[in-house]
Amino acid sequence: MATRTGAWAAVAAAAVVAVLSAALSLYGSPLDAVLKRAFSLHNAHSVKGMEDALQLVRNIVPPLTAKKHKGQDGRVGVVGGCREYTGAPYFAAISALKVGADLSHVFCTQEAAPVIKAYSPELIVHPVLDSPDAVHDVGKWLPRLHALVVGPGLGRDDVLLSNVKDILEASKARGIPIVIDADGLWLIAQQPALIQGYQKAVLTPNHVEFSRLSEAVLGDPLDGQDRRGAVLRLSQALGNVTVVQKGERDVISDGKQVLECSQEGSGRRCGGQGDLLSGSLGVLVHWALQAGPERTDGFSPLLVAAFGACTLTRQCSHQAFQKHGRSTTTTDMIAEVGPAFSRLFET
Ligand SMILES: NC(=O)C1=CN([C@@H]2O[C@H](COP(=O)(O)OP(=O)(O)OC[C@H]3O[C@@H](n4cnc5c(N)ncnc54)[C@H](OP(=O)(O)O)[C@@H]3O)[C@@H](O)[C@H]2O)[C@@H](O)CC1
Ligand SMILES: Nc1ncnc2c1ncn2[C@@H]1O[C@H](COP(=O)(O)OP(=O)(O)OP(=O)(O)O)[C@@H](O)[C@H]1O
Ligand SMILES: [Mg+2]
Repeated sequence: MATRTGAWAAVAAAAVVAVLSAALSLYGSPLDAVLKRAFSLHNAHSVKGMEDALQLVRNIVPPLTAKKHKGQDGRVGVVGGCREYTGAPYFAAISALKVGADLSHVFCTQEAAPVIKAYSPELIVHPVLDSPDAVHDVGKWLPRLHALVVGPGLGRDDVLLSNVKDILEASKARGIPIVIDADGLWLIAQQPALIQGYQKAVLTPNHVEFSRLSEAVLGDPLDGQDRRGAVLRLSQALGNVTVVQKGERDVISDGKQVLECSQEGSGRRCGGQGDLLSGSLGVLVHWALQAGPERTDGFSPLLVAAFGACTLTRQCSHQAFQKHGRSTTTTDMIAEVGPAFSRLFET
């Protein structure tokens, strides 16, 4: 990105001043440290780069106007939810809504559905994933969905994974953007060909999921010293599928560029934070693709969407921790999605 900043020259001075005052008032720490934490590029740490990246995210956010109808700002589907895991698909689906999607669907097993419905009246819950007609039952909704998030709380049952494989194929055939997380990544590690070369896919592995994928696709034991290189290589090997490796810093690559997000989060590592990230990313991916490369200054829209979701998740964690400290849970983070989004992207 450092070589592509020409288009931003005109806004840079004012933007840097704005970020300076916002950063100081938000965090109260030295500007340079704040900005370096929040954004860095492969081989480049730049104040301007941070502002450019946040501005690119702001550029993809659709305006709230009276001219739109319900659904236009995003209809997202989450594929996951089984007997053991009902929280994860709920976290992902409600996060998509809180970021700004208009409708959020969950496609889960029969047993999980009433539980997920009971968490929230705002989600549309389909108890279809373990039905004999699962692929047809999900498939009939695909024409109405703008993005799919596959994996949170899916589990590893062979029948479910086989249905999800067919749902992935049907979604790819329709060109639907797909975020793959959690047990969806387990499936991809078994069958990388399922996602090979599909450039509307984003994978969001945690440390363990990344190692598993890396070993399956590259046959490499993970090089913990060179995370950027490892993420770049995995993305390239998968045919430029975007990869977001979550961790102390989040490393994001589309096989061409590498972004790093180290927005200040918190020391709490409670479960579900990755689900918040993947659900948020579902709606941001739709917005980014709809906005197109002109709005993202020629950069991959999925890279910009991923940077947005990582920054937002970590800011939610930071804000929730300021209020709740050690007792912070993902529910507290979800309550911060609105305020965190405003601070980051609606300044
Ligand atoms: N409330 C809910 O419903 C939630 C449900 N969820 C759902 O659970 C399902 C399984 O997902 P998962 O992430 O637990 O995966 P899995 O491969 O079993 O790994 C588990 C083991 O890996 C390790 N480990 C993990 N991270 C590590 C790290 N950074 N660095 C190092 N080690 C690390 C760690 O090993 P240990 O520390 O025990 O040695 C851990 O025990 C999936 O469907 C997901 O969506 C979650 O979304 C949470 C909220
Ligand atoms: N060591 C860390 N320091 C700061 N933030 C972290 C750290 N590890 C992860 N995160 C942040 O927490 C969020 C979730 O990442 P994590 O690796 O916990 O995902 P996950 O294991 O898939 O979560 P989940 O419990 O939802 O499955 C991301 O925004 C990531 O940036
Ligand atoms: Mg996870």
